[in-house]
Amino acid sequence: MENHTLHIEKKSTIASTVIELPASKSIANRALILDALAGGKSHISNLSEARDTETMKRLLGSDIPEWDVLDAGTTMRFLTAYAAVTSTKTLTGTKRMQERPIKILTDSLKELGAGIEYLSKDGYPPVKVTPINKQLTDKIAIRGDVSSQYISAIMMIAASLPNGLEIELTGHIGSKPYISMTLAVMKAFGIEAEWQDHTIKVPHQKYQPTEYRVEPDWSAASYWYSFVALSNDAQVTLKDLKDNSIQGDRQIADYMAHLGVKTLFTTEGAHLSKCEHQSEVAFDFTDCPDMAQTVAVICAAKGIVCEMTGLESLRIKETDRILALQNELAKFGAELREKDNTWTIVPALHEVNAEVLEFDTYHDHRMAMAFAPLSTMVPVNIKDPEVVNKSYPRFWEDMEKAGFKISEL
Ligand SMILES: O=C(O)C1=C[C@@H](OP(=O)(O)O)[C@@H](O)[C@H](O)C1
Ligand SMILES: C=C(OP(=O)(O)O)C(=O)O
Repeated sequence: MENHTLHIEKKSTIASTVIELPASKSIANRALILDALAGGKSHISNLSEARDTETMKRLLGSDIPEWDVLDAGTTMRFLTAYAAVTSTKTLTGTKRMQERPIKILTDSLKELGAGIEYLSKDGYPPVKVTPINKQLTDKIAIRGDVSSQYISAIMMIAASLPNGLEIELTGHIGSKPYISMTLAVMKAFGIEAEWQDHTIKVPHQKYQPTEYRVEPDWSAASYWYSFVALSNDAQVTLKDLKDNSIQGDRQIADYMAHLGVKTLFTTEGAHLSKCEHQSEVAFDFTDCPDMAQTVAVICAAKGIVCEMTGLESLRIKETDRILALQNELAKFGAELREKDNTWTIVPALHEVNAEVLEFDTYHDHRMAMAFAPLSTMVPVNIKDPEVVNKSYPRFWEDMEKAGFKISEL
């Protein structure tokens, strides 16, 4: 449903709250693909309730000729590769998904012997994939600087190719921890692969069904770091969230130590509380691009000058996240200035203060969740709040659990 708006009343303190985070959609979507390649007999527990994961599960379980992934990037990229080793499918998605490039992946699949036919615009979904009949090469080169999802997608199907595959990553490699995550989940499904420098080697192997438990989502955790950072006082426990994680977004805990949030890992999970913050920071988001919006809003609102690098991939995500941030930060006088691949958050000269601030969300769950924590400082309206369903459907309920008063406008 579009054209909804939620109103969140201002609430500056959060009394002791325990939050059960959604499971990681990134891990869940890998586990689902690998389970399908292993014959569908695994037991995956704590499967994410994220729409991206529900979509993956539903499509893998259906034999319809057209798979509509909606707005799920991983689902699009992973299923495109999966179709190349299983059966002919047309992959499509939302209007925005049809603007998110896929050529780097589909070119590699074509090199391997798959049939690729673009049904609208060259290099973009919708795309029809016909399976590899005969493997044409056992070595490919793929660019690492656009999206790691292309690489993860190829890695997961590589063990099912008769000759296995050697993948050479060219150029600068972004989102590296997601590639390591793919290796870790593949290992759980019995696949041994090796990654050294720019080369990933995946020998031909048999996928093994397994018992697999999906970790809570560190990307979702980041919004609770925002609530704590922007509040006057807060005690938040993120249940079962572990220090030792296969998710690169675990990095947020270290960044937040500079932005005013202390993390204590206990047997219950991660306990967040307030601490001192710095007035100027410089962070690289190459390894954790999904954390950029969270950090940008925190710095803009807390008066912290933040130099951000590694944001290049933000332009091809759910929306152009650079532009979306620039538009929305301006609503409280802050700026995201760009110069030579470095972006600087220039906070407003005055404290965040208004009768109400209304934020657009650009079909992007992370815009809604990154800006909602400003309700610790001012009343906030969030347009199209259902965007959160992509990764964190219970986000608004969890805010209510933390004591926020939310109503429909
Ligand atoms: O592999 C994954 O699960 C993901 C990889 C990242 O994308 P890019 O590799 O395109 O940066 C990330 O932004 C996305 O949310 C999830
Ligand atoms: C970029 C994201 O997802 P995807 O690329 O899988 O749509 C995200 O969740 O922030």
